Amino acid sequence: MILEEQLGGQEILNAGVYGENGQTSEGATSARDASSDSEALTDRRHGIVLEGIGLSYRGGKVLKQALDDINMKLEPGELVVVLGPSGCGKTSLLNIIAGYLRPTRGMITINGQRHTAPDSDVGVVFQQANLFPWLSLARNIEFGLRMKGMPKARRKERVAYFLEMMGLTSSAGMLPHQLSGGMKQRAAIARTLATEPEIVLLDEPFSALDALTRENMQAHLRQIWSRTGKCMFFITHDVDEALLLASRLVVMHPGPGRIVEDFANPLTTGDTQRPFSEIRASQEYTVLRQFLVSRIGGH
Ligand SMILES: Nc1ncnc2c1ncn2[C@@H]1O[C@H](COP(=O)(O)OP(=O)(O)OP(=O)(O)O)[C@@H](O)[C@H]1O
Repeated sequence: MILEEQLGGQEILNAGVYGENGQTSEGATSARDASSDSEALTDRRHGIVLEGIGLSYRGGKVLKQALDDINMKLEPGELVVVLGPSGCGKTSLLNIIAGYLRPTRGMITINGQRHTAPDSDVGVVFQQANLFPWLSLARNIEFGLRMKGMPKARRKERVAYFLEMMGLTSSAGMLPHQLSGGMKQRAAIARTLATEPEIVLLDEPFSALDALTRENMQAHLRQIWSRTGKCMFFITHDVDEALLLASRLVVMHPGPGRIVEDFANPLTTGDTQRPFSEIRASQEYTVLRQFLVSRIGGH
């Protein structure tokens, strides 16, 4: 039975599917037809467009193909969650979007400009917060703004704004070692958002946190996302985290890394602030969870 039927005919998969061999995969029904998908994808004027991205790593004389023909468009206001088994190329793809790695094939554009190296259009949040240990929390958030040459008064204003957004105002003067894991990660997200990137890449940002802090951080991230309207590209191994947060779900398979599912998350469509408890209690959650688990495992 295809996923659409499992969910009672609801129109669920409408973000455009760029699956294996360009086909929609079993269970994926795109609301757009193939031609409008490809037109949207080749409109490079807005958003982040990845076209034909391939990557091979060289190990001595051997080339290992890590990514093959990745095509996707990332738009403002999307929270794209990428799932897939270990080694399917999630981090490689993130590193390419960050500009840390040059793809072997294909290209990325951001609002029509070729993107080939790290720049302020792209912010990255890692698993570990990597704050400067000698700087206070506020100074850590301010750091990137100083580097950009922003005048002091504006820096102060912006830091205060993001401290408030993250619920960190009362901890502004503390050093990283005085903060909990969740506070450090909130500071890292604030530091990234403060520089106003077009896209924020998050590589398993909550995987080092305990379960309760992790759930708090998920709720926090969702609020920040809807408040800032940023495009976020979020990697996780956690299917539940993906289902609660994503506006769009992407599944990758290895050998070589490629996208096999790419669809709007029906659990959050129309209500991005739907309570987690309500999402978890819905029948669609169970069905979609099973579907994702089978798609991640079935390669
Ligand atoms: N620097 C490198 N040199 C050679 N091969 C690499 C390198 N980095 C990654 N690879 C290979 O590329 C493939 C994709 O790796 P990548 O880390 O992007 O996958 P991933 O999906 O992020 O994995 P995980 O979920 O375990 O973090 C893997 O087969 C990996 O072994």
